Amino acid sequence: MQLIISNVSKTYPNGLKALNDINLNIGKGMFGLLGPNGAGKSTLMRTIAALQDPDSGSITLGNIDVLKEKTELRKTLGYLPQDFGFYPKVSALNLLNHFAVLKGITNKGERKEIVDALLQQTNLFEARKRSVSEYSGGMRQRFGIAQALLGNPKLVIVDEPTAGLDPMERNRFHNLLSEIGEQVIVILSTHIVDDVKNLCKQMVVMNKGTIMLQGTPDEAVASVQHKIWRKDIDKNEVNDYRQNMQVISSHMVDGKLTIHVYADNNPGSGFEQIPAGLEDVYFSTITKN
Ligand SMILES: Nc1ncnc2c1ncn2[C@@H]1O[C@H](COP(=O)(O)OP(=O)(O)OP(=O)(O)O)[C@@H](O)[C@H]1O
Repeated sequence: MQLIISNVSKTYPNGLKALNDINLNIGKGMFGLLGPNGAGKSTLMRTIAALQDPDSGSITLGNIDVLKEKTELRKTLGYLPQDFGFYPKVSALNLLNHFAVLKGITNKGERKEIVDALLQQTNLFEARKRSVSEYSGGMRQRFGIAQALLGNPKLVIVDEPTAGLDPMERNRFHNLLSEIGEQVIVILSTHIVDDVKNLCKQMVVMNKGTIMLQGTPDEAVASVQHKIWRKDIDKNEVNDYRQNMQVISSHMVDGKLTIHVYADNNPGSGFEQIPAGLEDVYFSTITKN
């Protein structure tokens, strides 16, 4: 099954163009949507989830016309929004059971089986009687995935799921997503480069409503290979460098500022060429004029 997004555009009433002629074909597996805050990722996710209409364009999932057959889409969609909203003082077991009823799983025995299996899969079974409002960030995200998987979705959308998780929880969450990605289309929207590097077969970088780059993480890295240069500078000099070259990132290391510059040729004395990483791809793409 393929998710096909064709010529999708959206301008908000205040004149902001959040999506500018987006075209994507997405198949089974983990698909990374990488972009800075405000790039338009959430707008695109909400549009794919049929929660908001674009001004123009079309979206199909298999033979479902997403923008016209919203009810059909919702039956086969799992969505973990950026902000799940409030967390009631209800046990995870009861809340998930409630969501299962809403999803139309009416047979009580079948529902119990599904709910228990999802709590097991997301490693929450032991904590199922605790209130979701008392869960840690990582547990909440895993609960979010459990509710998203109700009804065996063919398409799962997760919007910035690992922001604020500690490394162990992030790792756990990654493993859970990879497992799901073996069966269905998973779209992971994030501004965390490592999430995409570790998990996604295909990726795009989005900025200002536009798809700037598309491919596998390896292809993306190959596209900037031999063009990333590093230099340690005095931190007061950074603005001079910014004016004269495409400084894509700067990090403080041992009290010195290390800058990475994107350039076809050696940008000046003291620079050394370094092997490119996905972070260099990301920053060179979003700092492009
Ligand atoms: N309802 C709205 N009305 C007007 N502008 C909006 C609305 N929703 C989003 N925007 C603007 O559209 C742009 C894209 O927002 P969107 O939330 O899709 O970006 P994003 O990539 O998901 O960023 P973030 O990670 O901050 O959520 C932003 O400039 C945002 O301020």
